[in-house]
Parts: sequence; structure tokens; C-alpha cells
Amino acid sequence: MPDPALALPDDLETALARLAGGAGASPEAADGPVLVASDFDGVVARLVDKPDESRPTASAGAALARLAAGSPDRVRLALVSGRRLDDLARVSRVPAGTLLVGSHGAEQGRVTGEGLEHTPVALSADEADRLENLTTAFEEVAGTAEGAWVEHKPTAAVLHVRLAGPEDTVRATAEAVAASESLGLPPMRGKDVVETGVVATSKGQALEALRAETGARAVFYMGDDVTDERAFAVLHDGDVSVRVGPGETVARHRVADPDEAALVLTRLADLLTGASAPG
Ligand SMILES: O=P(O)(O)OC[C@H]1O[C@H](O[C@H]2O[C@H](CO)[C@@H](O)[C@H](O)[C@H]2O)[C@H](O)[C@@H](O)[C@@H]1O
Repeated sequence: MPDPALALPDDLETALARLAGGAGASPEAADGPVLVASDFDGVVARLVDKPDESRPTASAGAALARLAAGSPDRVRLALVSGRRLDDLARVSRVPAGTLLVGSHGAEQGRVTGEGLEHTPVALSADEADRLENLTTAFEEVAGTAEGAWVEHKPTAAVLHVRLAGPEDTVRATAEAVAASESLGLPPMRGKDVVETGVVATSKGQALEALRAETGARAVFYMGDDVTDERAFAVLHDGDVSVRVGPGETVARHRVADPDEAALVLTRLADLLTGASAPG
């Protein structure tokens, strides 16, 4: 159960009710489910030092389970993450029926009763070469900064500096950015990470693909990082976008942290599954 002391801003409550087809919904908004899509780290799960140890907050996990169990005519659930897909399925523990996007859009899959269903990414020979060179460069950088380490993904390498000291962080980050650019690959700056991929993707493209796949009549998206801005940017009137935490955003709404994000998911579960949280 979310903290009963928490409350959502009135304009966000109104937007969620409209999205669900309640007060203020337009008459033509009758067909198709609502796609409820969310980022994972920093939203469904609090940020932690070791990505392997991330888990959904209890309230967010409960709300996701209710949304996944909702009628597919009314709601479809998706997580859209920078994590590799198999890692996202493992740490998020979302139930069958949930659609998953990993590696910022480079990987797509779904959770079924048998586990994760997806087609592994196939890199071209050129992409595989570039990934190997990039990974080698990032490993060299990490080797010079105590606490830094490299996460390996099917289409990207990530330099993590959350556990490095301030000076090492600045230097290693600059070196990883320079190494990426020297290979002709645009680096992404996330929260205590530099992430560089060899396949052009974005969470915005991924969200548009999910909208088409699910035949959604409206889309909800919530995220906390710069990569989520690409997803907010593809939303339009009738959709709902929520930024979690500080930072410039094009999202229409903002909540403070994962506790408030869990409250948003709980409200959506109340509205879209027609049942209140078990008390
Ligand atoms: O798109 P997201 O689901 O938000 O994933 C973005 C990155 O998340 C992970 O890193 C972040 O979370 C870690 C665990 O809390 C934290 O230690 C790290 O500093 C954060 O940047 C993940 O490891 C990355 O691969 C994702 O791209």
C-alpha cells in the first residue's frame, strides 16, 4: 500500500481519470486499451549502487501486478528501460502479459507464463566490431578509476561511476565520452553512467511501436532521466506524461520520487482495473 500521507496534484489526478475514460474523456476515446508504460530505474525501483540489486518498490510492484492482470481490452502494461532485456525481466519480476523494451529500444519482448519471450538482437559484422572496440575503450577507462565498472549489453557498453570518487568521475566520464566520439558513436549521459550504443534507437521510437502494437487509444508514460525525454516527446493530446524527480522536461506532469510514482501506478490500477488495492 502506498504511504497514505502521499497525495497527487489535482491536475495529475484529473489527467489520469480522463485517460482512464472517466470524467472529461472525449466520446471517441472509447476503443482500444490504455497503454501504461514506465521506465524502471529511478521510477519503479529506487536507484541503488548495484544495478543487480534493484527491485520494484513494494507499492509499485503491487500496482504493476494489478495492471498486468487487467483486461487487455482496457489496459496493456509495458516497461521501457535502458537495461538489457533479460536483466529487466529478472529484476522487475513483472507478471505474464507485460511487454518489455530493453536497451533503450534495441530489444523488445514480452513476459509469458513460460518466461521471457524475445528474438535476440543480431548485430552486423561492423556493429559487432564497433561494440568490441567501444567495450575495450570503456574497460581501459574503468581500469583507471577506482569504483568504476563496465556493464555489457547486446548493443551497448555502459561506464558506471556511481561508486567512483568525484575527481575520477569527472575524468573517467570525459574519457568515455571522448572514446565514444572517436569511434563515431554518440554517447548518452544518464545518472552516473555514460552509455554508448552501436545501434540507433530511442525510447520514443519504442513507445510509438508499442502504441501501434497494442492499438492503444491513449498512452501513459513515466520516466526520470534524459533518455525518457524522447518518450515524452512522442506523446500528444489525450496522452499523459509524468517526469519523476528534478530536471528539465517536456512532460506535462511531475512527481517527486519513486514513492509518488508508485502512487500514480496505484491510481491507474484503481481506474483501469475497476478494483481497489487489497487492503
Ligand atoms: O531506463 P532505465 O530503466 O531507467 O535504465 C537506465 C539505466 O539503469 C541502470 O543504471 C541506473 O540504475 C542503477 C541501479 O539503481 C544505478 O546504479 C545507476 O547509477 C543508474 O544509472 C542500468 O544499470 C543501466 O544499464 C540503464 O541504462
